[in-house]
Amino acid sequence: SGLFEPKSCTYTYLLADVKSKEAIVIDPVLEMAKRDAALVRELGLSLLYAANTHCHADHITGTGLLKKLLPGCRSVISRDSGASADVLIQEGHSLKFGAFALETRSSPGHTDGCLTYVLNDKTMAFTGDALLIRGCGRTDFQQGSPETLYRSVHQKIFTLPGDCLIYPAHDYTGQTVSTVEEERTLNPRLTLSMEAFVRVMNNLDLPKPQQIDFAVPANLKCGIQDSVV
Ligand SMILES: N[C@@H](CCC(=O)N[C@@H](CCS)C(=O)NCC(=O)O)C(=O)O
Ligand SMILES: [Fe+2]
Repeated sequence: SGLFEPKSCTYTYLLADVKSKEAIVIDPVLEMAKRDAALVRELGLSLLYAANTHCHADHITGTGLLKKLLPGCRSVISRDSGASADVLIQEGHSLKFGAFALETRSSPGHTDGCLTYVLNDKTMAFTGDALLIRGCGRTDFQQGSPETLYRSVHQKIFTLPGDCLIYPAHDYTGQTVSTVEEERTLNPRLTLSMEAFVRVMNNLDLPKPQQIDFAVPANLKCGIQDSVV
């Protein structure tokens, strides 16, 4: 299922193995955790993991609340994020659910701890804010680095099969899904040379996310809901 949170324009994804009923949610949002838990229950699923692609700056993660709502669910984030969670993962680790698994690729540059989760058959990639549809995550806060992001996208995402579907953590224009081939050929930022990309990223001049000052400290404790409400 593709799920949406309108304030931060965040996409949350629920993946399940219909046979075993084991499921994973990617990038849940605190305000929508009750909706997500209700969907999991309605579908008769057992939610094994609530996984973050990175320590978000623009909303509070729903992973802590989902743990409370769905006992047995474990929160996940990368070790490199510096955040706490039940499961700290890094490149090469995989999260199994039924006959499927999400494989972890490290894709830093928007933040140090950004991960891209790739379905084991390489038909889908959940890119967080590393690669957005016709865009990419900004590099002007947290541990942002345009050079690092450029390398991550080219080495870790554009090397996937061309027909691999790209599911980002956000979209601000209403687009929901892309492919590796589309972004490799049409992304206005990532088709530039590294030098031109760095220039563009250093001159975006975006206002900072409205929730950044309380979202980042809360997300550093993404498995511990008690400390953020
Ligand atoms: N207006 C939004 C924040 C928008 C924003 O900064 N988005 C980030 C991703 C979330 S950390 C981003 O990287 N955007 C890239 C871009 O090119 O827009 C809010 O106040 O929450
Ligand atoms: Fe982000």
